[in-house]
Amino acid sequence: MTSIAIHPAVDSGFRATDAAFAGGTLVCKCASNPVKVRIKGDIAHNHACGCTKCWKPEGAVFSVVAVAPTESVEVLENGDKLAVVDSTALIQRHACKQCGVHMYGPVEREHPFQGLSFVHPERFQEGGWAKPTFAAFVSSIIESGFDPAKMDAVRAQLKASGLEPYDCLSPGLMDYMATWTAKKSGVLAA
Ligand SMILES: N[C@@H](CCC(=O)N[C@@H](CS)C(=O)NCC(=O)O)C(=O)O
Ligand SMILES: [Zn+2]
Ligand SMILES: [Zn+2]
Repeated sequence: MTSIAIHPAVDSGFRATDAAFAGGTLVCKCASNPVKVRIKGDIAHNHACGCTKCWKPEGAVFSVVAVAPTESVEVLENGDKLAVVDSTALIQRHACKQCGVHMYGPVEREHPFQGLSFVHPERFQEGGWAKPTFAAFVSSIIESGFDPAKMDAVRAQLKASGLEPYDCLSPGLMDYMATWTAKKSGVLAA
């Protein structure tokens, strides 16, 4: 069976992660004057995402994306090359206008993820970041043109790589969002 190009960080097998990882510098793909963004602290909820909106490296079917507190994000260099991809989206993805890499995506509006920024850990110049632990928005890869007849194969490959496939977020994150909504509406005590 021909294997599917999930994502280089997944397909190459995970490097050992470093429990002491405390952030680093994300660097875009530009050979000159790259955008550099510092993340002051660890990332969380690293996962593969199949949605059409998250940035993927060339040839990959999935992105790998995690979150960090927005207050821990600092643009260090060449921030003038950044532009927001879609200002109407929940995640304000700041992309390098030259190479296209999404450097950070803060959630600013009222939402369970408010105060978090989405980042692509593969762009860290340092190693040691936590490996992805699940695959989200798997069915969404069809929206990018992936062959629907190969969905069983892609889900099997994700599982074999240790990534449980979900068609939205993981149950833990879905429960977290629903709890936030229930507390906001008052049906659960805050
Ligand atoms: N099926 C849609 C799903 C998009 C989607 O909901 N993506 C999730 C995961 S990144 C999300 O939270 N999006 C918020 C946003 O893009 O601002 C697609 O592939 O475009
Ligand atoms: Zn760039
Ligand atoms: Zn996504």
